[in-house]
Parts: sequence; structure tokens; C-alpha cells
Amino acid sequence: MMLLIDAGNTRIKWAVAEPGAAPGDWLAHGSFAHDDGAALPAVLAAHPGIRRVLGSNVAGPALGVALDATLAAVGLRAEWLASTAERAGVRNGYGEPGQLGTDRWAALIGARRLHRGPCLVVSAGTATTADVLDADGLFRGGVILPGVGLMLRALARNTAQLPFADGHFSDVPRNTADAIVTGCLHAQAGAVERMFRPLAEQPGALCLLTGGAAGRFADLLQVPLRRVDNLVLIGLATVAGEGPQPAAMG
Ligand SMILES: Nc1ncnc2c1ncn2[C@@H]1O[C@H](COP(=O)(O)OP(=O)(O)O)[C@@H](O)[C@H]1O
Ligand SMILES: CC(C)(COP(=O)(O)O)[C@@H](O)C(=O)NCCC(=O)O
Ligand SMILES: [K+]
Repeated sequence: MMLLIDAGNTRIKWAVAEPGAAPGDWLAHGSFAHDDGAALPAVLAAHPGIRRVLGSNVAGPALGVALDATLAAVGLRAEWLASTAERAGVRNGYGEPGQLGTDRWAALIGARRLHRGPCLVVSAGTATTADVLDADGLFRGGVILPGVGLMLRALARNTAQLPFADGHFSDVPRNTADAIVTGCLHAQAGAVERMFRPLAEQPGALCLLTGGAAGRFADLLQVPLRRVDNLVLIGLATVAGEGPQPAAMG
């Protein structure tokens, strides 16, 4: 039994799976806040059969140290994914491969497992990322923008008159809350659709959309779309299926 951990900037997602399980076929899964010190011990207590832990952490070394300490208390040592030049059939086109967020790297690996054609891998979390994956498994590059929640908070924090908006999408907004929410959702959907344009003419091109905020703008996207829960964890499970990590870090 293995534990997969996706530590993002807002929260930590986890899943327990048998080695070799189908993508997304978890025995259990969930999420917890960074400051919820009781959550991981509870997961470990509920699944005493865990023998291997694979993780991605983009939320900083302090969180990694805390997670490592909790795991060490039950005799486990996490293999933290590093972004490398090549892994599980995906080649990393970043100028410096190690600079790529490990959650993006894992999501690309998961996407390659789910779809063999050209793919735009979109992760809507704290930040939104849209990453171009070629049909032959080359990650060409991608974009990072503030996620939906961050965009909304930025407007509320940095203006005198704008509230934290709890509005709805509208074709032509006629109140402040709807104007803000609609603007932020257009920004997200627009970035995705613009990044998809170069792929659109290629046969089998698909946008894979994951992340906690995906539901806020999925319906707006005018691209061939597949929603996937926990694509990062699927990528980590794929890496686990390749055997021991070459360079475990953390
Ligand atoms: N239960 C939830 N807890 C926290 N964020 C949530 C929840 N449900 C949806 N969200 C949205 O999802 C975003 C976090 O998504 P997630 O993919 O977990 O991000 P990250 O990987 O950056 O931690 C939040 O910014 C928020 O907009
Ligand atoms: C872009 C990110 C902040 C996304 O983090 P998330 O929204 O998943 O918490 C993260 O992947 C990251 O810190 N990346 C490092 C820089 C890069 O990928 O180029
Ligand atoms: K993200």
C-alpha cells in the first residue's frame, strides 16, 4: 500500500492506493490544511499497511520538514519528487528542468498516462498553470497566473472600493460582485483558451483540467475538455509504478 501526497500552497491532497492500481482508483483520499497537525497522523493510523510514500511539495521546505517528521514517527520516509529532464515518458522542456514546480511535473506525467495525444494540462489551484504537452511526450512550456481565489483577493486587498466578491458569472455584469467574478473567470478561461490555440489543429488535442478551483470556470471553456480529479496524485502513482526514485529528496 502506498501513500501519495500533493502539498500545494492552499492545502495538502493525499491518496492511499495499491501499487499498480488504475489511475484514480484510490483506497481512500482526502485533503487537509497546512496547519492541521492531526490530519496526517490520522491518515497513517487508519492505513497501517502503508509501505511507501511519494510526494510533491511546492509549499515550502518548512512544510516538508513537518510532514517528514510525522512520517518518520511511524517509520516511513517520503520520496519527494524532483523535476528532472525526463521521467515516465515525459521530457521536460524547461530551460532549467529543476525549476519546474513538482506538482506541474507530476500532473504532466499523469496527463501522459491518461492521454497519448497533444494535451494542455491545466491546474486550477492557488495559482493556475496551463502546460503544453506534445503528442510525443515533450513538455514544451506553460504559463502561471494567479488562481481564481488569488485574483479575487488581490482586487479586494489593493483597492479602496472593491469587496471580496461573492458574485456570479454574467454575460454582461451589472453589479460590482458579478463584474469582479466574471472578470476573473474570463481571465482564467481566456488564458486556457489562448494556450490551447496552437494545439487546436492537431488531431486528438485535449485539455485536461484539474485542481480545487477547476469547477469555477470549466463550463466556460470552449476547448475539448476532460476534468480529472487529483491529476498530481495520478502522476505520483505513475512515478511509483516505475520503481524506486533515482534521487529521492527532502
Ligand atoms: N475545500 C476546499 N478547501 C480549500 N480550497 C478549496 C476547497 N474547495 C475548492 N477550493 C478552491 O480550490 C483552490 C485550491 O485548490 P488546490 O488544487 O487544492 O490548490 P493548491 O494545490 O494550490 O493547494 C482554492 O484556492 C479554492 O479556490
Ligand atoms: C506554479 C505553482 C506556484 C503552483 O502551485 P499551486 O497553485 O499548485 O499551489 C508551483 O508549481 C510552483 O511553485 N512552481 C515553481 C515555478 C515553476 O513551475 O516555474
Ligand atoms: K496549480
